[in-house]
Amino acid sequence: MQFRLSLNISESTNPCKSSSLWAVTGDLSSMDHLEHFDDSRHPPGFLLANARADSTFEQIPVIDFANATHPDPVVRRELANEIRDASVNVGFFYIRNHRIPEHIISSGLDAAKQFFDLAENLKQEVRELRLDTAIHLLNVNDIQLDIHKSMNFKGYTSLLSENADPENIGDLHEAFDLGWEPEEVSLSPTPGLRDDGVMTGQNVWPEGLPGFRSSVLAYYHAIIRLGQSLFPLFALALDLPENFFDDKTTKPAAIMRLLHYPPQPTKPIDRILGIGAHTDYECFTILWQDSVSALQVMNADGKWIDAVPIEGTLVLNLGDQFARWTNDVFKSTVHRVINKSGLERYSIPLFFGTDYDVKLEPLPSCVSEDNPAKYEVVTAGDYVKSRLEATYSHSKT
Ligand SMILES: O=C(O)CCC(=O)C(=O)O
Ligand SMILES: [Fe+2]
Repeated sequence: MQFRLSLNISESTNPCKSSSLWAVTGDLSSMDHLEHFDDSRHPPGFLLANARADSTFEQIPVIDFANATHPDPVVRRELANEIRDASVNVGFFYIRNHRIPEHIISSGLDAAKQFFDLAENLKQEVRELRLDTAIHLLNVNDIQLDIHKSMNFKGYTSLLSENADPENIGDLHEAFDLGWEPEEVSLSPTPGLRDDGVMTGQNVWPEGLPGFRSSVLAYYHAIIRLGQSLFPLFALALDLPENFFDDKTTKPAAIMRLLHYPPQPTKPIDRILGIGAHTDYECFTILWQDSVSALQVMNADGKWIDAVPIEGTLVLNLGDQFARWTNDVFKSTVHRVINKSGLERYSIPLFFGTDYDVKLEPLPSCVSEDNPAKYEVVTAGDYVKSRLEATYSHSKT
């Protein structure tokens, strides 16, 4: 559908400050054709004034994204306001009407289940060990896909070989991690590896699983497209021009994980959870979770709030890159997984950051004399790499 829509600039409420809105031309399915107009809604310091001090949320909001690419900028801004509220107060929200086709999700999930069945021999070895001592015996991990053998954290992580919370012993999940590569399997591996600085490296793929790579990449790219469409909304939510992140997200710096959580043993073992309490490292995470409720989010009172699965939704949470951009105005909320259901649980998070060479610098609207910059400036790549190294260091042989 072709259209052109212009915005009446006189709706600006603050002539002193130049922020931006956009007029849209072209195809509704894409945000590529946004044109720049001047507009401003909020006075300087607005974001700081709204910084979360003590967020004791009891529920995670559900936000409807049906209007995510609506031609009317006022409608997009309304959605951005909801995103701002959730980002400042909770750090988590559900995405309704995400438009990822069901068959892409289900074939991605089927591929994950097939893969984790393949790794059954390895898991058996880990399971036969006492879980609390298994951590010392992780050299059973001797397979080509082992994430520890990858230069850049791609491949398989067995039970207990990751440890998100340094206070814990290891995490009771297994995972398969991949990063960006073209969706067309015929174009992969890329002719000449994409330069991702310290994070440069190739995916590793299991053999003997026909269709695995294409199903996983189809889901990966569907979520990448969704993630790219969210950056303009986050920019609006931050009172920035809608295209603020465009030149910072030119080559999706996005790691995706297929995750499998076996049930927590009936006799709980101290310091072994599905995934220990942690924050994510990138700008935001888009998570698909199955119907097994196990994800919990911590509010400011230290109370764990269940992120119960809601059919047809994805969960989005902010990560530490956004916390750094916003000097903690958008907080990256602590979360964990405990699978007490007695059932197997599967989930697929995709961690979406800026390009790895982009510096994580606090936005001027989030820094003041009373609220100076809290974090040293680092590039996204150095930051993500150092966090991943810490996560896997305890099981490196
Ligand atoms: O599996 C989940 O629900 C959450 C996973 C998670 O928090 C992570 O991988 O960072
Ligand atoms: Fe997480």
